[in-house]
Amino acid sequence: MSDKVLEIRNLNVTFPSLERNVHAIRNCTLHVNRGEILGLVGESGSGKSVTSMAALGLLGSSARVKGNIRVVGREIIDRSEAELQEIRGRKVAMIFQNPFTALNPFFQVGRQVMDALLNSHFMSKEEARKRVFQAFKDVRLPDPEIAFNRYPHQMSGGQLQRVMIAMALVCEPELLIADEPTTALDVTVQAQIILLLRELVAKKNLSILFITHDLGVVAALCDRVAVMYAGMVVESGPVVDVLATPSHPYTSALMKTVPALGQTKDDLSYIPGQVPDMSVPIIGCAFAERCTKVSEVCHKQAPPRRAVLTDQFSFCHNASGPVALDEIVAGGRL
Ligand SMILES: Nc1ncnc2c1ncn2[C@@H]1O[C@H](COP(=O)(O)OP(=O)(O)OP(=O)(O)O)[C@@H](O)[C@H]1O
Repeated sequence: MSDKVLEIRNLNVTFPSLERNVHAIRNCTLHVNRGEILGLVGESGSGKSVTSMAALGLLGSSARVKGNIRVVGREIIDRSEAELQEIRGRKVAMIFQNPFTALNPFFQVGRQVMDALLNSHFMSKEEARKRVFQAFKDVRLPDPEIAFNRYPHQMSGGQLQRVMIAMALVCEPELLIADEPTTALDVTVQAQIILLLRELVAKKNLSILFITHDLGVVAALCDRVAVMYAGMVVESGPVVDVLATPSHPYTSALMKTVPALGQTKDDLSYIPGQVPDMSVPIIGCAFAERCTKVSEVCHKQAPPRRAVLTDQFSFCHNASGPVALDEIVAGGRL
């Protein structure tokens, strides 16, 4: 079996409408290896959430989806809703930014986690209850039996996010998709959740696609990173390599937006300019209008994928390194 739990190749997602078609994802390619955390990072509107919704088969019929998405070896695109539900219940789970809105305020949290388990797995209520207690222990919720009977308003934001992680893990998925799960939490609680996720990956051989706009969180948590801009991954590689030697000017610009110790929000630099209008075809490099290293070719030709280091790739005309082998094959040059 492949050691990739998620493999997205040449994904294109368009939202058609009478006025304008929004081409939100353009030839996006990325993968998550078994047992690793991949950080998917980019500014607002770069396509992180649409990519993750596509990976879960949750975009619905209003989106046109083309390309390949394999989750634990199974193709997602063009599957029936029944098949998608089976994959979602057993292979992949998702946690969202705001645990307050994700849980029903009228039911005890333990019952909500138990219902999620019973919806996708055949077992007695007693067995399900035992598994929920174990999941609450795994996410280090103190007094699992007391926590089970609490209502969401009786718990803190950090505790609720632990409940959401327990709900995701109780079905024993192989892939967890986490969409900004720490953004709504204060810094200390954020750090605790990051430590918990690292511990769970090591203990349960779990893989995580971790969506964030914060490279600081990527540095603290992830093994590899994929940097997304205007619907495509413009640079990817091991976190240590990408952050030490970023080869795409967009990655460098994003790194300058991470606050240093003691820096306030007012001192931060933002990337000048705007993300491109996704309803207009892009000619050349999508980042050219905002790039400090732009040259003539950037406005004319889409940059090829270059292998900067062994596992570090960059779509930039100025990146050093050979054009990646798969690009040459796809272009018919081999
Ligand atoms: N249902 C939709 N119909 C039309 N356009 C959409 C739809 N959903 C997303 N988009 C567009 O797709 C693009 C990517 O959006 P997406 O939400 O994936 O970005 P993001 O990187 O997750 O941003 P954020 O960090 O703000 O969540 C945006 O231009 C957005 O406006």
